[in-house]
Amino acid sequence: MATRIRPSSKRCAVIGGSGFLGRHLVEKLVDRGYSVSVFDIRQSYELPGVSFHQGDLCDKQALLSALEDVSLVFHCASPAPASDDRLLFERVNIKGTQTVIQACIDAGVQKLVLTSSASVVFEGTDVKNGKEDLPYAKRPIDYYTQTKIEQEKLVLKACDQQKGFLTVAIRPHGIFGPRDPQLVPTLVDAARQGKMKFIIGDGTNLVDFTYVENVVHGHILAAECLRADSPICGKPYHITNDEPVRFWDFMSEILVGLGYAAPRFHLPYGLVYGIALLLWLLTWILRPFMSFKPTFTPMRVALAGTYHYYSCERAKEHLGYKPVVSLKEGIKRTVESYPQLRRGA
Ligand SMILES: NC(=O)C1=CN([C@@H]2O[C@H](COP(=O)(O)OP(=O)(O)OC[C@H]3O[C@@H](n4cnc5c(N)ncnc54)[C@H](OP(=O)(O)O)[C@@H]3O)[C@@H](O)[C@H]2O)C=CC1
Ligand SMILES: CC(C)=CCC[C@@H](C)[C@H]1CC[C@H]2C3=C(CC[C@]12C)[C@@]1(C)CCC(=O)C[C@@H]1CC3
Repeated sequence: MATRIRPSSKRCAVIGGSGFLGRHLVEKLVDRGYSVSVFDIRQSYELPGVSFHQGDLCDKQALLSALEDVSLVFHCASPAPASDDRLLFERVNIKGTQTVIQACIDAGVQKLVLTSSASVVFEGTDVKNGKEDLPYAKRPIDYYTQTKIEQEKLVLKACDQQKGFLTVAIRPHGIFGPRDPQLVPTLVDAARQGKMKFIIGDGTNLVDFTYVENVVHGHILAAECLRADSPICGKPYHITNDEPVRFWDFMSEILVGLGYAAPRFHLPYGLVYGIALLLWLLTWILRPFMSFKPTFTPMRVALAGTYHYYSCERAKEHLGYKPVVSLKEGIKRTVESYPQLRRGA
């Protein structure tokens, strides 16, 4: 009888490996001696030791060719959170994740690490030092979060120690760093349009912003700790910088670092949220006639005006996690990485 060759434990696949987090993860894995298959809908770079497989994760056959001889899979693909395409989120984050799980099982993959989000427990009201045992949001702030909840449930439920298919979910929050297409570019765009003069609320709300290398570190620790007898099987883990910061201080540091003025004038949270909601409704109604994307969506206003920071004690205890880059250093590296976004550039 032919014996099945056990895939090398240093051979892994990163689904979503062309994206912001995915690429940082791939680079670190290569540094650590892994050989990596990237599966993504697009290819954005080339790297020695990395093979690229272009395809849609909803296509199981396409996935299977990228998972050949792979024992460990990271799933960090998702449509951009700023999209309001509900069907796309459902197709990729829910149905696509079911396909990923099935493809992993069919390919004999032993470990699946999902990039979830700490926002799966966030309903637009304060979360202070939230732990992993908080219930999933009953009223998630948007379709993105709604489908991240379903996605996380699917992956954690699929964990089967008897069958040797092990899963874990990492819940990062507010990832930032070089090449991030979202946070800094949106902020600078708003500043260039003169929209960053105001602080929403009293400006004291603490939130987590997590430097991308810390998020990568949490993923790799989780993968390396994931064994049939480990307590981490089928569990979610918050990964943060462990340095909650005032939302508006963080934004101001990035803005000032890039040569823009920090926001100064306060506006009441309820008023801004109400206006954002009205604008959102209006753009929704007028969608067939015009396309207009407001900067201050209700979701962004909720994130800008409430507390949302999370405890990473469980990751420290079970994974031996500790942030490797401080917030101050992360901000410095991020600001330096965007010369093209500096004021006047
Ligand atoms: N950024 C953040 O602050 C946070 C992110 N997360 C999670 O982290 C993960 C990575 O996020 P981030 O790196 O910021 O996102 P990116 O958009 O930069 O990366 C996601 C990648 O997945 C690709 N992708 C999208 N749909 C498919 C598909 N159907 N098949 C294959 N590939 C696909 C994207 O391609 P394309 O760009 O062409 O769509 C992109 O290359 C996501 O799961 C996100 O939910 C969690 C918490 C916070
Ligand atoms: C008020 C304003 C215009 C701020 C600009 C920055 C925002 C674009 C970011 C501030 C908090 C960020 C955030 C996310 C995306 C970018 C921000 C809204 C996520 C929604 C990304 C995906 C997640 O899983 C949760 C994140 C929470 C924080």
